[in-house]
Amino acid sequence: MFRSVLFIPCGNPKALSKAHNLKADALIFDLEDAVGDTVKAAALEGLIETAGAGDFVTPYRMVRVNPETAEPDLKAFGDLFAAGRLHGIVIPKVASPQAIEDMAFMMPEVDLWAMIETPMGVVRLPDIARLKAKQPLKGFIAGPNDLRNGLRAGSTPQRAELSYALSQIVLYARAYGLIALDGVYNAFKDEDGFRAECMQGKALGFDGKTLIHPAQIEGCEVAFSPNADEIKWAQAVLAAYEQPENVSAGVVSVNGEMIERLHLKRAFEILNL
Ligand SMILES: CC(C)(COP(=O)(O)OP(=O)(O)OC[C@H]1O[C@@H](n2cnc3c(N)ncnc32)[C@H](O)[C@@H]1OP(=O)(O)O)[C@@H](O)C(=O)NCCC(=O)NCCSC(=O)C[C@H](O)C(=O)O
Ligand SMILES: [Mg+2]
Repeated sequence: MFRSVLFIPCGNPKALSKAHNLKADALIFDLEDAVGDTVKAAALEGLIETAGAGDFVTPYRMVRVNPETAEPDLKAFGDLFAAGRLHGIVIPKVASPQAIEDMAFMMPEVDLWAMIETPMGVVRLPDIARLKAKQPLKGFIAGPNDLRNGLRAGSTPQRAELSYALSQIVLYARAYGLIALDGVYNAFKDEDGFRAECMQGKALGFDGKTLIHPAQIEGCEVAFSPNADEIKWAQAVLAAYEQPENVSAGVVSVNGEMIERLHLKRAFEILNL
């Protein structure tokens, strides 16, 4: 389950000190854009110290690397993957399959997550997604800030400027059996705006959302969990097909709506969640 995925800036000791007790579905320790150039070395040390010891409430933990220094950095903390302390590597600004292949060569058998946050990343999605067959590619993460920069786009509440890119990310994730995570919402004090964006992400098909502040975790998990209406719908669909007269029916009517057997799959997914 990847509903709530919180970035923790490794250059911020206070944020790092909270990492063990934060309860999200996943954490991303960030060595990239949240970390200023002058504190990159300290951030690496902070990551090793934090990720290397202590119990975590959050079960799945990744690191977003700097592609330029990934090789020496991974020499310093790569053994934390084999030790089960870390589980995934987030590769920023993926613009070609090569970026994934290079990382898989360096770190075979570690989950890889591709950030799709450049125009070229969106254009190359078909080739990048196809790697799922041969590389440990686990999912895509949208990067709305870099995407807006790259597109020279504005920032609207409904994210019209990103809708093509976001839908492409979900489309290719679904086609190739990958997880799709929506991008961050910067205005971390704007609860209403955040909730609306979570609902939009869910409606687009994302599995969850990346977050920048612990206060966003709870609302995000609520938004990306099935709501009461969805659970009621799923139960009604199951109940309809359990009726003796519907055992071999293709199409049935549930609360005035046409339901086909294909909806059973979605109903099971909702109830599993
Ligand atoms: C956005 C922030 C800079 C806000 O920080 P701050 O003003 O300190 O917030 P608060 O005072 O409300 O914080 C309260 C305490 O909580 C800790 N805190 C805050 N954020 C986090 C966090 N993400 N993880 C853990 N702990 C956190 C603060 O340290 C406070 O502690 P204390 O003082 O002891 O009470 C800040 O939230 C932040 O830096 N967030 C993460 C930013 C980040 O990681 N950015 C990179 C990922 S987003 C991205 O890259 C986008 C993508 O690539 C794209 O292109 O779109
Ligand atoms: Mg980015």
